[in-house]
Amino acid sequence: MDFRKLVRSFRYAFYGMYTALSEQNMRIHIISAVIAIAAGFFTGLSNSEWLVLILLIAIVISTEMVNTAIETVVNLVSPDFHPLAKKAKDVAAGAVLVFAIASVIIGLLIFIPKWF
Ligand SMILES: Nc1ncnc2c1ncn2[C@@H]1O[C@H](COP(=O)(O)OP(=O)(O)OP(=O)(O)O)[C@@H](O)[C@H]1O
Repeated sequence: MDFRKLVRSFRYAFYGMYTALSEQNMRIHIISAVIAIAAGFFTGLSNSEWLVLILLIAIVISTEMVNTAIETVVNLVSPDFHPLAKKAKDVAAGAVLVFAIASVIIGLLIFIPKWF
């Protein structure tokens, strides 16, 4: 196993996480995640509820990062308007939205019975 190559791969992956933070949507996801985690601490969640919450946060953030990667490649290969570029960007953004909506619903299903 090439240990130096492995370390380099991790360094690039961490740089990718740092780069993604410059996106406005990513900042919104991070702020939402911090609010959800704080609400979890104040409300008191079971182990399985924490598991679901952390999984949702990780998937939303990962999906947003894949969306950013797709947007970046589309900008590279199609800087001018093209209907296929539009389709790729809109479908990728839609994928994030689907999971974000599902996450809000699941979050409310976890928190609302504890609050009321
Ligand atoms: N090259 C293109 N060809 C066709 N439509 C495009 C193209 N680039 C962007 N669009 C359309 O404009 C919308 C906004 O794209 P834009 O890249 O400005 O913002 P975005 O996709 O929200 O990314 P960012 O987070 O960088 O603002 C896209 O969702 C898509 O509908």
